[in-house]
Amino acid sequence: MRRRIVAGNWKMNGSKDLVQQLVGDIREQVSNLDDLVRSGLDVVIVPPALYVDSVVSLCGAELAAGVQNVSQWRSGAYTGEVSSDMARDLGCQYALVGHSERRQLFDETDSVIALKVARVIESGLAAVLCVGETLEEREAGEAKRVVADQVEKGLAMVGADQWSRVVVAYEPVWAIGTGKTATSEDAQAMHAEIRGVLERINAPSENISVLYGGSVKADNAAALFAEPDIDGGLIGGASLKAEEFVSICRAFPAGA
Ligand SMILES: O=C[C@H](O)COP(=O)(O)O
Repeated sequence: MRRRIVAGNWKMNGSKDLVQQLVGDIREQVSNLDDLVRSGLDVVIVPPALYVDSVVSLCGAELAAGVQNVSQWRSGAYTGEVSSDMARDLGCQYALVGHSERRQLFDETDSVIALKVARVIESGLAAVLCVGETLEEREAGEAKRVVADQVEKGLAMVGADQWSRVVVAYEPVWAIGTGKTATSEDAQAMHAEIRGVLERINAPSENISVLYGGSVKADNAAALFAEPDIDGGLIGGASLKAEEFVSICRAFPAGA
């Protein structure tokens, strides 16, 4: 059975005070979701790298932590970079790779992203490969091709025995931080497509969690999570409010 995952990507937001307050509140509220967590829900906090250590120390057994980005190199003279081994050393279990903000603002290419996925897996973390089309690509009827290409190229270096450390997050770029969410039907169609690509590249597609991201909120999460191929969410803005974030965690269909 696939794991369900709700990950809160704080992006470049936060402070020491916010870490204490927000992680404390989320942890307290998530401890009431015992049944969900026991049935295979990972609630993941993904703060800026400077706060990972403090976040991990506050996570307890209820929460996991991740990093927003790692270097494609193992170690060495790469000023300003953070390695996947360091993330692992601090207690992270997840690393985002290829978020659209990294692709667009920091020129990350599919080949760099593939190297990062390989590094993350090698360090023993789960790589959350982020993929998604821009509005222009969607309007040009290119969405499926673009996303399939990103999935295939981003996962090109994953070994046959490493698929348990792969998660894919579909985040249409036009839905990120805009308040526009893909309809649950459109998101489901793309997730099914992604599962098809995973099959084509000989990945155990039925075991790989595929998350949706892009303006997920407490009031639209239930419709998204009710779809058969949507295994959870990568949450941006709404992950900075404990109550809203935990409501999203609660939005899986009962008994699923
Ligand atoms: O990583 C999270 C996504 O970029 C979604 O962000 P958002 O929920 O603020 O739209």
